[in-house]
Amino acid sequence: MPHSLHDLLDDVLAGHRLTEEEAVRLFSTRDRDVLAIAAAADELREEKVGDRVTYVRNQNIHVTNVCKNLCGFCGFGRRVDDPEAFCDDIATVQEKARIAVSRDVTEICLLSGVHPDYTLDSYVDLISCVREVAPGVDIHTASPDEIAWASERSGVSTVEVIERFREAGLGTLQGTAAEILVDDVRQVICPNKCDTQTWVRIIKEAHRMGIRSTATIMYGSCESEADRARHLAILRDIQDETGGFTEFVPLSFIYQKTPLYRAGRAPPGATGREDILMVAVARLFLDNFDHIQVSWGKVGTKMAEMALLAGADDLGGTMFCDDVSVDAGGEGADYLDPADMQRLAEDIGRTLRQRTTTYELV
Ligand SMILES: C[S@@+](CC[C@H](N)C(=O)[O-])C[C@H]1O[C@@H](n2cnc3c(N)ncnc32)[C@H](O)[C@@H]1O
Ligand SMILES: Nc1c(NC[C@H](O)[C@H](O)[C@H](O)CO)[nH]c(=O)[nH]c1=O
Ligand SMILES: N[C@@H](Cc1ccc(O)cc1)C(=O)O
Ligand code: SF4
Repeated sequence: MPHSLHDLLDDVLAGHRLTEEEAVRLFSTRDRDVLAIAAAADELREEKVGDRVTYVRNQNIHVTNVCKNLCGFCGFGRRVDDPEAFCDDIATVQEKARIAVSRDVTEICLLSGVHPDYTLDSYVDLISCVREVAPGVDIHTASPDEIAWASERSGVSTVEVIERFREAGLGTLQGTAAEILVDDVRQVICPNKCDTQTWVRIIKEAHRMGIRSTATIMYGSCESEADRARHLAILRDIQDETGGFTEFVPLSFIYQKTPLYRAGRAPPGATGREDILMVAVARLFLDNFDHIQVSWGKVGTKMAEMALLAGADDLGGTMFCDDVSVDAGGEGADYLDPADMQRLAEDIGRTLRQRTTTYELV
């Protein structure tokens, strides 16, 4: 190695842009150097965004769990004839949205399976019906994979799909369905989803149209450290070009009730070391992102607090309901009261602030 780890971290703090190879080296750390990486990331976080810990007051609405993709890491998606399958009608979705409004949310996250019967119009109707009862709330929905599906089903371009979604009331796009942006891995964990190139193209189209999105990674299943580094490099390149990502959201694989784990094709999720390194390396590598989120629903609140000391500055949302985590075997993933978030932040000398989806303080 040309550098000691400490020299490398000093270089990053002085503005050196990490290479993919260097990211692999950081992800592979196994001893107390993990803590040095976390400390460097925490320093960078402090320089970049100060001592605020943010969260968004949001609510998930799951419209349907029927899904054509049935990804191996997912415990939520169901076949249409599964006894546990559900598909809400418009009135039910509006009722859920009214409840969200009564909870003073600034964001509604429409988060569902990719129903094989959905067309462009189905998505437009869903977004419009929420818009009707929740004006002023950011409708955060649709991954690039869902845009690709609407486009395929209705024979219009993906740009046109995004435009129709915007007219219907879409605020921001979900940077989900990213999983691991390496096609060999996608072939194993989500073979029915759009490929890497399509995901990248659609995200860039949205950003160029002025629609911002999150950026996610779903890690801890079958990918290698090199795959994680590749994924980060793809996101950093997109951000250089568009500046459209609001934040990076690592999603730690909840494994218990998933087909991949049950078939012995994935380990029981990421370790604590890997959870901390994902946040820390992301903070150090993604020099063009302001915000790194830790998802309390995926890693638990105690681990989330430690991630806030390792480069993260955002706790994600209140959510109120998270069937994706619960159905995969996650515990305590539904709702986190801001008072509990406050306790986490205060415990490490930081200040909790509510934000909107695009990080304006409320
Ligand atoms: C459940 S899907 C819903 C939206 C849409 N169907 C999609 O795939 O983007 C949203 C994201 O949840 C994440 N996810 C699904 N199952 C998970 C699990 N068991 N553990 C962690 N994250 C998971 C994946 O990253 C996925 O892209
Ligand atoms: N909806 C879920 C999220 N969303 C991420 C944040 O809550 C928020 O929507 C985003 O930061 C944009 O403001 N994260 C999860 O881990 N699980 C969800 O179900
Ligand atoms: N859908 C993801 C979480 C998520 C949703 C929207 C986002 O923008 C980012 C992350 C999950 O349940 O695991
Ligand atoms: S992750 Fe999304 S696309 Fe994949 S099975 Fe689950 S709901 Fe469907």
